[in-house]
Amino acid sequence: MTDQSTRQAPTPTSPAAEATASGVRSGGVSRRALLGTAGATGLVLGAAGGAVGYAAAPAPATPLTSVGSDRALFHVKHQPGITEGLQACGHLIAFDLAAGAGRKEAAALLRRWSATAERLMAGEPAPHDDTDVSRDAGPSSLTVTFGFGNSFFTRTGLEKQRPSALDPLPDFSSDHLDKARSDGDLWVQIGANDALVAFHALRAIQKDAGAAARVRWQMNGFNRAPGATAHPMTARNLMGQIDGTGNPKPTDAAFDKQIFVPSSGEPAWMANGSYAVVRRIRMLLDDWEKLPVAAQEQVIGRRKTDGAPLTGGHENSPMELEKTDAKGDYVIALNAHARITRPDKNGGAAMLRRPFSYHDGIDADGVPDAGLLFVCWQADPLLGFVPVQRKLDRGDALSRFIRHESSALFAVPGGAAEGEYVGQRLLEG
Ligand SMILES: C=CC1=C(C)c2cc3[nH]c(cc4nc(cc5[nH]c(cc1n2)c(C)c5CCC(=O)O)C(CCC(=O)O)=C4C)c(C)c3C=C
Ligand SMILES: [Fe+2]
Repeated sequence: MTDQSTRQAPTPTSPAAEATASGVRSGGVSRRALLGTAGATGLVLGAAGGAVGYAAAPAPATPLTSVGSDRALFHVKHQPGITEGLQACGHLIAFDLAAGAGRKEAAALLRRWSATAERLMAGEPAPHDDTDVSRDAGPSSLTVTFGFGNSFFTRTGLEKQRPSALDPLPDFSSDHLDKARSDGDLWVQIGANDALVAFHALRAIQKDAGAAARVRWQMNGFNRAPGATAHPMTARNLMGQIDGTGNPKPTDAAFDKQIFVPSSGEPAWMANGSYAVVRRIRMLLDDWEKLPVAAQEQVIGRRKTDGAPLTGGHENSPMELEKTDAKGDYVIALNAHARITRPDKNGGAAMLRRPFSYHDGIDADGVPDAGLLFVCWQADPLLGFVPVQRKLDRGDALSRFIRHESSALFAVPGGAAEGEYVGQRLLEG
């Protein structure tokens, strides 16, 4: 199984807690981290009215749980929020620059946002008017990631800096896109393993926008909480499938080339950056759940219980694509989702999928508005998402059970160096 958790064993007393290759620091000792959590101390108060309560976080230096203390670093080569494991809570927000706001206002905004992200990711309060919402918690693996949409470059007069990779995605026949919830000048992805920490960051980012930008759309998502399973495993989505098995691994020789713009790449301000395709994909769960499990497994080509290919073995066993059954039919159907999305069936097209599930309530007709906030990362969308989605459009067994409702593409620059803000090389270059 693939470990999709950002958790690492905490080292609560080490002031110089280790920074890992992925930029996740374990057991960091920010002011908040030293405060401890109620969960860690297990202080149970009297149960007024039968409800069990917990004391506020104690003042002494009680170590946080590892969930609270785990910390992703802000000043890293690639922005945080791309290669880290899935977080339990996520907010995706797109902003449009306000009328009259241009390059100067955008630069000031990215400077404010970067300062806020750096502090919150370290478990510190926001630079201004902190709301106290995450006061008792540590960083909880918070990541804040910033991106630029195609329209940003027109709004700021930076057309010459617009990468061709940001050209609008082609139309797909299966699209049912809501334009109001698509695209955007600026994009912020927030993820954390604690819902209050994630919300706290969302409010701080929104307030920082001030008069410079207004929210165009916002989506909220979730994944399983760290520690919910007996051992780390690949996530499940709301269809119940193990989802993420085929993802490229950071240890793969081609990983960096597939996911990140090289240091010497073009345009220069995108060095070490990546492109994020964001699709809100509704799952038609009433239809899906009517299918017997065997038929659900045919749709994907993998077993539901453990994600193993239908040709046998375990989750990471190779798919035997040529294997047939007694009737001579392929065991993994020709239109099975996991067959047709493979890089070797798409000219090597690869992407890193890092989604959140979403549930936005029940529609008036009783149908759940739930599915996947599909976020995938690649060095070039024309060599990642686009060819695979074109293929899916032509005949994916899963397409009967999903509907793409919104779409966006963002250029996500490399991480900011110490003393720099995200996008500075674009805005001041
Ligand atoms: C265009 C890209 C893709 C979209 C859109 C997409 C939607 C989507 N997928 C699932 C569930 C699963 N997908 C799985 C594998 C898989 N999917 C894509 C691409 C898109 N999926 C790729 C590249 C792969 C990996 C292929 C490989 O290299 O083997 C799987 C199998 C397990 C896994 O490898 O993750 C599942 C399950 C849903 C539910 C969905 C839309 C809602
Ligand atoms: Fe998929």
